[in-house]
Amino acid sequence: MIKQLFKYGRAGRSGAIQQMVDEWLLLVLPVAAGGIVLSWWTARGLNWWGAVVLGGFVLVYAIYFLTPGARQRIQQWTVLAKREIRRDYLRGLFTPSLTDSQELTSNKVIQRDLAGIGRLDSFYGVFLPAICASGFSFLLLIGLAIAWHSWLWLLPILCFLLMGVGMMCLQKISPNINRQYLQGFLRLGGPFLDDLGGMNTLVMYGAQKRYGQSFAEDAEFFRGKTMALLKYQLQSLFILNGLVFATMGAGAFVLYPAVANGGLSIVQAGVLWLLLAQLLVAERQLGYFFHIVMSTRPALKNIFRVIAAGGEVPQSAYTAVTAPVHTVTFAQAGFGYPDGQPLWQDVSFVLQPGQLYGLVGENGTGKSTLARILRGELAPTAGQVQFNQTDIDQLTTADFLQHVGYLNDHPYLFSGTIAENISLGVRNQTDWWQKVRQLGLCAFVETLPEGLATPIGENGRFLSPGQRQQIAFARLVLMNKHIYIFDEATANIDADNVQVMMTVMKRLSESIIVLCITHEWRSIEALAVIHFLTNQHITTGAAPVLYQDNAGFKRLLDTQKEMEAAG
Ligand SMILES: Nc1ncnc2c1ncn2[C@@H]1O[C@H](COP(=O)(O)OP(=O)(O)OP(=O)(O)O)[C@@H](O)[C@H]1O
Repeated sequence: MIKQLFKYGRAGRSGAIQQMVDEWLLLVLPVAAGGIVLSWWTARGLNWWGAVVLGGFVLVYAIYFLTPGARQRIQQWTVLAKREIRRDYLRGLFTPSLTDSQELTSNKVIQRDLAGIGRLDSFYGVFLPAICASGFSFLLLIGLAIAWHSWLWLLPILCFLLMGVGMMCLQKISPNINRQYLQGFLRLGGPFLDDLGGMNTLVMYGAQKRYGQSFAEDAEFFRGKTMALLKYQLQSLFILNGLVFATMGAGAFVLYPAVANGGLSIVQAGVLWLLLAQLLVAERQLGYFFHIVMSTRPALKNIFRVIAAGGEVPQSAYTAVTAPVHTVTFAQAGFGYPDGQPLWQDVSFVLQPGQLYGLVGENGTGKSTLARILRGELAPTAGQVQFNQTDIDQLTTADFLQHVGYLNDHPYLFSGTIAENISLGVRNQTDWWQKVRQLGLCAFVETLPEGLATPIGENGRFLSPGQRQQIAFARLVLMNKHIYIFDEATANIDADNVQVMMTVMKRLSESIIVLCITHEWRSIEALAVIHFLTNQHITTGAAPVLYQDNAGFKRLLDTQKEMEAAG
């Protein structure tokens, strides 16, 4: 997993590694260079080698502090890597082989995974630099120990092991304390939220006192467990610091005889001891952040499974219709849910590029059900439905995903920026934003101070419903499907946004199949051909003709007009 994380953000990686090395050098150089020079001078007097070492030391400091952006290079790598992981992950979610896997792609899992990507800062920003620092310090210590005194190389190994064992013992205790804390939280939080809605009922039956009592017991349990967790966290810090000091004491204890019997000078012992302190501090930092990295492990495991699936699967291996879909045919098709009346029957029509089609009908007449058939979620119970000349029962989930784009009135947006959300399904395309703008979508983005880089919050909560809808709309259009179904996609948004979206639908319908499901007057106006679903059957015509000839259509439209006029 570390290897996979390391692969990301290649453009910023070498700079970040450079910064890690620089930071380590900044820590050890004063000690190592000072020590080497001092011991040299005490042994052989002032010479130019010492001056070279000191000069090098000054040079590293100068390079580090004078190079512009040198101190942000790890941060830049983190940002790049997180962005790429997120992009590959979200693309992987649209992979045909994953679409049947509820376990990998449910909303909850996606949320956890995205939060996991968000927490990768500690991996790139703290964990890797700490690994780097402790690794280099370890090697330097061993090298100096071997050079100065034969058996002293054992010192860093022993100290490192001592610290490691101590931290492992602490790690062993923590899952139990965390579990108890979570238990307390669930015991209190879940029922509290459930009961809050039913508080009136509780009061009505006089049960609030009993409820209050059990609530107080659960609250006390939770308080106890929270305090135990806090105590543990404070104690672990204390114990970790104690371990560092104790191990340094043990180090001094080992170094003393070497100095006493003349095998090591005081300066050399001092250098070894200070370097040992730096090694232990880096190791302590590793231990402290280890649990954060471990807590993102389940999310990372899922993220890389999704990414791997996204990269490997050739689309053609899963699809029965490889050519673009240019005709959708309903031939005497019918559908009824099990144990129910047929919703509609003997439905025949053809959808082709060139016209903006509408599917209009009263609530509950079965419009969304028809869309579910076109998305492969349901099969017709009578007659035939075909994509080109292929019956849809021959098609696979991958076919439907590849050919059909669907948008309803509650699309899901991910926390992140507008750009990340819109470009979700874009592959190898750099001009996606121009395409969106050419269609006349998302003009509002250009009025935002941060533009495409504006964060939108979970499910786009920082945006208006119309803006959310335009982003979801643009995201779908960029996926280049052959059939688009907009199912009440313009419901609940203001008139300006409706107009923008209807204009785009019209433009799209010139070259691909577009079906707009609606019962709103403001959308119906823009439709060229309407399939009106009423009394289990379809009547087809242009809006003015249907309005004149079909009493049901006239009634529906008049009611809608009145409602829309009343706001
Ligand atoms: N899974 C299901 N099992 C049984 N009946 C269902 C199921 N899903 C929907 N229905 C019923 O089928 C009928 C048609 O539902 P559908 O959602 O297709 O209608 P609609 O025309 O899209 O309605 P609306 O305009 O309100 O969205 C409704 O009476 C609905 O209750």
